[in-house]
Amino acid sequence: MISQTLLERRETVHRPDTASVIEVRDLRQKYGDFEAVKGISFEVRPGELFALLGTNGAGKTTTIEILEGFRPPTEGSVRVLGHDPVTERAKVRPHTGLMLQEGGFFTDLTVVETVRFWRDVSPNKPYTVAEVLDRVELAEKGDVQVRQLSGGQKRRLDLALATLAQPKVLFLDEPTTGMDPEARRNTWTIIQDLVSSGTTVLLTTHYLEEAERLADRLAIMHEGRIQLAGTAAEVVSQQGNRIRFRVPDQLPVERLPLLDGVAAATELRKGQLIAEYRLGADPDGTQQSLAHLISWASQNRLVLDRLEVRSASLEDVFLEVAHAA
Ligand SMILES: Nc1ncnc2c1ncn2[C@@H]1O[C@H](COP(=O)(O)OP(=O)(O)OP(=O)(O)O)[C@@H](O)[C@H]1O
Repeated sequence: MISQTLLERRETVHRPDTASVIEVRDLRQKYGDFEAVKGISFEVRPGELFALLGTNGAGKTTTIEILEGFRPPTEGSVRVLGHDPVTERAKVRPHTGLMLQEGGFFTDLTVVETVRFWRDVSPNKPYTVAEVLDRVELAEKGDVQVRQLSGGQKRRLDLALATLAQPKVLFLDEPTTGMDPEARRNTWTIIQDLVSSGTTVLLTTHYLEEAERLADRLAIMHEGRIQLAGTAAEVVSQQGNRIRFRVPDQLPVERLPLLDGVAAATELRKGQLIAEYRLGADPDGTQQSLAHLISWASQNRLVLDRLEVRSASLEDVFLEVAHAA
C-alpha cells in the first residue's frame, strides 16, 4: 500500500518559488465533459529536470501541451519563464524547445534540408548544421529523405530540432520512444549536457529507468491527478523492501510463513509460483524477516530457489499507483 505520507506528498509538489521556470497551479483541463487533468500543481526550478510519469491517459501530454501554449487551461494557471504561454507567446516561444510525441516533419525534405530550414527560422544559431546532426548521430543520414528514416532516427532528428537553438526551457514528450538502447543512452547524454549548461527540462516518459537516471524530481500521474512526487529516491524509499522466492513444489501456499506480520503475495510466472513479501523500509526488520524465513526453510527441509532481497524499485511504486486507484 502507498503510505499516507506519500499520498500527502502530492499536496506539497508545489513549493512557492518566485524563480520557478515552469509553474503549474491548480491546473484543470476538460475535453467536453471529460476532465483529463483534475487540479495539479508543480513547479520546475532553473536548471532542473522534472519528469512526469504516469499511466496511459493520465494527462501528461495534455499538461505539456498547455505549457507549450497550444491551448489555454480550462481552470488554473501555468507560467513558463514567468509568462503565460498563450497570451504572452512571443515572450516564451523563442526560449523554448519542443519535442512532441509526433514530429511534424515535411517528409519530402532531406535530413540536412530539414535542419537547415529550422536553423534558418531559429532565433539563436549556436551550432552549424553539421554539428546539429553530429550531436544526434545522424550525420550519415544527411541526404536521406525524412520519410525514409526509421522511427528511432526520426525521434533523434526531432530532438536535434528541439535543441538546435540551445533553449532555456525544453519540453520533451516521450523523447526516446522507439529508440534502440544505444540511441537512448546517447539521447540521455545530450539531455544531461543541456541540463548541465543550464537548460530547464520537463520530460514525460514511460521508461522508468530514464526518469531515475535523468530526473532531479518526478511526479507520477494517474487519471488526471499527481499521486506521488519527489526525488526518485524519496518516492522509492517509502516503499520498503521485498523478499521473493520460488514456492517449493508441493508446498501449499497456506503454509508459507508470515514475515514481520506480512503474508506472502503469490503470482504464477512461466508456470512457477513466486512468493513476494512487501516489508517495511527498515533494514533491521528486513534482516530479521530473512533470518526467520531461512530458519523456517531449514526446519521444513525446503530449498528456497531464486531467493532475492531487494529494495522497492520505481516500477514497484508505479504499479502501486496504477493499481491503488
Ligand atoms: N483532444 C482531445 N479530445 C478529447 N479527449 C482527449 C483529447 N486529448 C486527450 N484526451 C483524453 O484525455 C486523457 C489524457 O490524455 P493525455 O494524452 O494527456 O494522456 P497521457 O498521460 O499523455 O497518455 P499516454 O501516456 O497514453 O500518452 C485521455 O483519456 C485522452 O483520451
